[in-house]
Amino acid sequence: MAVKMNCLLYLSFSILIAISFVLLLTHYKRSKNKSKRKLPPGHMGLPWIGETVDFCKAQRKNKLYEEFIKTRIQKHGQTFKTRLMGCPTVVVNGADANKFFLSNEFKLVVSSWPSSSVQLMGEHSIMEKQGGAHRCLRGIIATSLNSAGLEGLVPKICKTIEIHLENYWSGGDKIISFYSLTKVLTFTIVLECFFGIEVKSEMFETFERVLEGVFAVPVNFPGSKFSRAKSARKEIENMLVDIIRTKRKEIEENEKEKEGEEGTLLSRLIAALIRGEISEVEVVDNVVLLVFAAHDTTSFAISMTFKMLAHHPDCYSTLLKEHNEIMSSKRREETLTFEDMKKLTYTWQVTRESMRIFPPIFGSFRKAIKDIEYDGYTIPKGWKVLWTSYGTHYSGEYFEDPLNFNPSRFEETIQPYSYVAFGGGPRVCAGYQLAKLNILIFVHYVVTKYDWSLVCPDEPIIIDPLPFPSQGMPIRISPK
Ligand code: HEM
Repeated sequence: MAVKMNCLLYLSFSILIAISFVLLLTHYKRSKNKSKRKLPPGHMGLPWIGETVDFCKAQRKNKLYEEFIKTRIQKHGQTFKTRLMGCPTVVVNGADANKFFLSNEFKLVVSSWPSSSVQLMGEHSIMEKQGGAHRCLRGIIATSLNSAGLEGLVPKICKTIEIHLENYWSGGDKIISFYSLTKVLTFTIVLECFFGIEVKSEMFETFERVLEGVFAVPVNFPGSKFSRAKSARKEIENMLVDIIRTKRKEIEENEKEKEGEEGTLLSRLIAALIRGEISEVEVVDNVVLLVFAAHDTTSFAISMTFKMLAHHPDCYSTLLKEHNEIMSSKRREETLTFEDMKKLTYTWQVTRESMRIFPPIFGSFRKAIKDIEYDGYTIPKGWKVLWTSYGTHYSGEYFEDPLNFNPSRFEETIQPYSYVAFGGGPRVCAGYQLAKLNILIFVHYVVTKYDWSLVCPDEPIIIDPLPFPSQGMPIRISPK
């Protein structure tokens, strides 16, 4: 009996020693690996807050490149570390970095939005999806923007713009707030033309209230920006659920629409809902997300196109010629077609160049899902990665004389991943074609029907956190 007890004790003791040895070895290996890994250079700043204040200050003045990124690139190189909003972050710059991080979405990194954005856009929106669910939603959006979809969108967008101009631009010579009105227009285009949802009064303001909280501190106390945004989101949710259920009934009674091969993006989403591919809450979240993704970005791109045209009269004359040629090939009252859009190459170069200098989205955050070896450094799992368009758009390595406005530079082939106004990789902008149509058609209407000039040519641009002209870009207009 005593011998048996001794044996058991001996066995337990040996197992304990073995486990301790394995644990020690693992710990040693880990700390050895940790000490071997080389973090990018840079300063983490103050505890928790890091360099957030410098980042936000520079961002607000629209000097993120000059005052935050460029100075650190000069000190540390293209890849540097910092701490932003409590998170250790690596800022990466250059076409190779854009390609590496944007194309490795889902494999090495995943997109990483602040908690307030996720709560307000909805955790079932495309920006939170990965793998098959992400592909499914992108597929539905893509079929709405195939060539048949785009052809059908042109007359709808023309009609909406005509109504908009009649409502807000008519009445002879006057001053209007260009950016603020263009926001209303792009909002109407995405909801009415793309989704097929009629815009009712107050809808714009309610969506705007949601957007105001998208980057706010996610504290839900009464009166805070975030709580106001949350209650606006609830109103939108209720309204959308009603619309979706009514539309669902209609579709279920119409076999063609049930296939999801016809109609607007909303009918395609609901057809997918009926087929059981997505849920009702996914339809709601994606309507909210797409409206958010579409209207601020497009209206800012349009505004900067006009700002740059005002500052470069020679470019304006070339652009005007392109539009007059289209006009002269048409009978009175004949509207634009999808074929006409293909002729507006210079106009699109002007817009691309304006977005190179004033990107509507300056970049976005990713989160490392494993330790990443990049540029001779290790980016530890869990750290954030910030890619920015400034790192290439403002670099002489990719764009000669980068601060000079020169739309013709887009006649040449541009190095992949150096022009990233629409992002790249699996999360490249899903609404690129809609944005392009919206911009080209609106420019056509304005330049062929109005004489216009900027009231404040040097109006500053503020980024908070999306860019906008600080005074709403007032312009003086008179009908031609
Ligand atoms: C000039 C206008 C626009 C610009 C500059 C722009 C820019 C961008 C950029 C840079 C991204 C990538 C973000 C990232 O990598 O994290 C993106 C994604 C996205 N954009 Fe746009 N966008 C514009 C208009 C639109 C429009 C009109 C729509 C929809 C109708 C739209 C829908 C989306 C969606 C759904 C995504 C996320 C795609 C995904 O996660 O797979 N965008 N956009």
